[in-house]
Amino acid sequence: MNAPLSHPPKTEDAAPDLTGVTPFMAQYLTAKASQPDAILFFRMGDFYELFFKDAEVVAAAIGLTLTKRGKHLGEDIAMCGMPHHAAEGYIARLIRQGFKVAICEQMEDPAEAKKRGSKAIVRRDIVRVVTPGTLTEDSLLDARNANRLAAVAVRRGRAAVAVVELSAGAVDCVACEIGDLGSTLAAFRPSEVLVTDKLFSDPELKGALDGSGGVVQALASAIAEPAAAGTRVARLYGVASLDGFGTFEEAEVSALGLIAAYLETTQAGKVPALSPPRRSGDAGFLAIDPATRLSLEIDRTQRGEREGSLLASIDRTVTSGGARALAERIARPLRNPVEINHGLDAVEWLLERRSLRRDLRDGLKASADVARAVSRLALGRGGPRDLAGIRSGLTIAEGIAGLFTVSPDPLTGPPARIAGCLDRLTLSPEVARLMLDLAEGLIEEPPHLARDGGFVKPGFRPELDASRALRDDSRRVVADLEARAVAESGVPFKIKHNAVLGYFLETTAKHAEPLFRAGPESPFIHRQTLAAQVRFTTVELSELDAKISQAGHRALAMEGETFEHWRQTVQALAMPLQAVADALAELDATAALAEWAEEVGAERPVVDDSKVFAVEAGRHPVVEAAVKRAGDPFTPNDCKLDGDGVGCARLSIVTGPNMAGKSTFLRQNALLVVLAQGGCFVPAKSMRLGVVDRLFSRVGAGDDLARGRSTFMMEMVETAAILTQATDRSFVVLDEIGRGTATYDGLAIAWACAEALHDVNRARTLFATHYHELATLEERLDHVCNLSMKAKEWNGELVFLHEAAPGAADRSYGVQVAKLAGVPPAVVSRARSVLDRLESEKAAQGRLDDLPLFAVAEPPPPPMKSAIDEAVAALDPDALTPREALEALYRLKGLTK
Ligand SMILES: Nc1ncnc2c1ncn2[C@@H]1O[C@H](COP(=O)(O)OP(=O)(O)OP(=O)(O)O)[C@@H](O)[C@H]1O
Repeated sequence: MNAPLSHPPKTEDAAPDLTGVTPFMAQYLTAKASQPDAILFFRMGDFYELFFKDAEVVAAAIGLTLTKRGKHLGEDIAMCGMPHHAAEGYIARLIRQGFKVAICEQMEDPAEAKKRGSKAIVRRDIVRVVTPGTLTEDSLLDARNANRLAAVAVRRGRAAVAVVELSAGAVDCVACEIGDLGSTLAAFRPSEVLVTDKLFSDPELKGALDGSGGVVQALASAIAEPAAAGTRVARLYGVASLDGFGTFEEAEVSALGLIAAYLETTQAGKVPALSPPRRSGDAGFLAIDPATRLSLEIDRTQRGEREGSLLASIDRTVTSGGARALAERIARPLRNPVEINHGLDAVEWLLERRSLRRDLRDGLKASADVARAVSRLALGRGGPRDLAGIRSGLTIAEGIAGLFTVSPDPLTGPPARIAGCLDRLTLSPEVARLMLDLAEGLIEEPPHLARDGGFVKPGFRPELDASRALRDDSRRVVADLEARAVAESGVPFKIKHNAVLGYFLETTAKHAEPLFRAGPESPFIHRQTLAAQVRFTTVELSELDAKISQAGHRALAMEGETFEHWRQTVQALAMPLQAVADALAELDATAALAEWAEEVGAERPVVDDSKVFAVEAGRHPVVEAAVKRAGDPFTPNDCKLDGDGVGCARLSIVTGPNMAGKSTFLRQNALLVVLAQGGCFVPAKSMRLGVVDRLFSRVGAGDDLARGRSTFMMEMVETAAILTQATDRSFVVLDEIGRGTATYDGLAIAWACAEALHDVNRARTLFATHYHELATLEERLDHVCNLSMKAKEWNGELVFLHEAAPGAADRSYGVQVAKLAGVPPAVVSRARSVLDRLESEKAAQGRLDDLPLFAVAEPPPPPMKSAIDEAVAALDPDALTPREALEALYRLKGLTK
């Protein structure tokens, strides 16, 4: 079955018809009706059971066995299920396929229910709805990727995107123009996007929502009404009004309101620990739309894998938090040169301090994922192991802060960004107390769950030690009792324990015989007879049993209290703890960038307010690594553009044979923009970059049949987006635009696009094409230059030099490339002769450039004057008598014959 990539608005919200159904079925149907679009996991004892359609869908989606259980309204009830301890794995698979899962738990012990009457059923409630954007469990999350829930709202012609990363408590809010929703949303890579049902079906937003990559959920439009939304958000944060967080646009409040409402339902009222919404105008970031992200393979390849992307090739982080911080930097590069330079200062500072960097990275390696541990504990889903993670993070934070105070040159303090991190690493007294408490009270390697106890260190709580001692001593007494019972009775007893009988003495039926004959004076009291075994107790043993179980319960309750106390402390300190986690993540990301820069010989770019783009000996980080792995050298290339057209061209037409490296050259320069504005060093000898506001990359589009658009249509839609959005501060990379249609149509479109980018948008542009005719634009337009990727023929073989040099390519060498690719010799030789023929015909027709199509930009030639024109021009109406005028009219009439 197909994954539900979007969840349309709920159509029926009606209460279920419960006439004539059993109480159990009524309970199920009511729970299901409250979450109709989620798969309901219904807890029954040690199992989760799924019924009806849910069972059928899930059995098909993840291969569970479908069975039947009873009847409902005369029909068999389809059912499937799984043991509760195995559920997480199944939930993970369903979420990955785009489903939502509602967990309905038993809220009381079956014994409690029995007290209400023999027919009473166990109370059950939905405790959580698991959705792609609201995961917090390590087993369901990818450690190195942030998992985000986004919401989109539009009000009064303005749009906003609100984003929450529940597993780390971060909240972002960006107001933007409606046309920029696509790039704003894609920058966050949300797993799930909330919209109102009105926007869900708005064709104008379809591209932005589809391009986000997340599952789209439609919520009722009323939820996004600003007043209701504001109240909900304030409730989520436990504040009276949002004023304390700053001033928000209406669309922002609506978007935040959608998130607040969704968290209320999916977390079943549990309040997550969230930082106040971080507002950032989209003007602060380099806008990269979804098509550009895909084409440049910034954090995912076109196949959707991290491996092979720009991010994977530069990622040298040692913690999962650091990996997420780096991903964010690359996904949302900045636009303000001052801020960008702050980031570069930090990388440079750590690049120059190799031993400090090594110690820092060594220290960080052992750190657990503090951010996610805090968030899980705040939501009541964490366990003692999360507390240990926080303890290790805090201990490491202290150690790392210490490293910087003994930095090799105390005179030059760290740059602002690093100093900011160090400030955040300074623990407040409350946080320091928590760390101490956990160091003293929590064992070294605690269990995952608090349920079974055993994680509080001996000596931490005397009353806990006393209960444990009683429990353990009594267990020793039980062992002694076994020996005594055997000695006194001569029966080979074994003392055993189970949940129903507690402790008992067990022996075989044969050995039990004399005990039955002993009569009422016997100290051994019969409890149970099985096929081969008989079980007894004694007064002493049952007293001991009660004592042990009481002490055990007390110990467990005390550990539970201790855990709850720690959990609440973590919840109350969530903000400062997240600040420590953020600082560790940023230090890791910065050190990793310095490490990578050293490894690959990357240099610091000069980023300023100009419109210059000047790269000397630039390299493509991913292709270089691939080429080098294959044992070949990578050829660095220069590239110079200037938006103002001063000193060099604004637009370069890049030609060259197939396989010569045009796409690599184009993408490499676009990626250098991403890296530089992400505050990273760049693989180049030098780079000067006047900040870019929008980056566009279009590489001969692939089919998007799923969206019902042909290759060419896709390409034109994307090209239209560039032509309407690119500014004189943008950077555009166009590769083989117009190739998906008939030659002349394609050439005409490519030509017109190049002209528009040059004259109207005035964006810095690299324009790769196989239409060599475009090379003539260099002569026609003021700020165009030709570049070509060099290749030469050597003994009849084609050799690619991968070198970008001034000038246009003379030919395409397509036939030679076909030969290299192994096209059969007969076909190659036939292609060569067809090519010769076509080329000679074209030469005879004259240059394509001479076609009227390409003359439109020229001033039109003065029109030829007709005889009528000349006769009319010769007339002087004022000098004519009426009769002469009539004669002139007859003459003119005669000329039209
Ligand atoms: N600068 C370079 N140095 C070394 N090898 C390179 C370089 N640029 C490209 N290559 C190699 O050449 C291959 C082809 O490059 P690319 O896809 O960029 O060519 P192209 O000109 O765009 O080809 P086509 O026109 O057929 O799409 C790359 O996969 C890479 O292996």
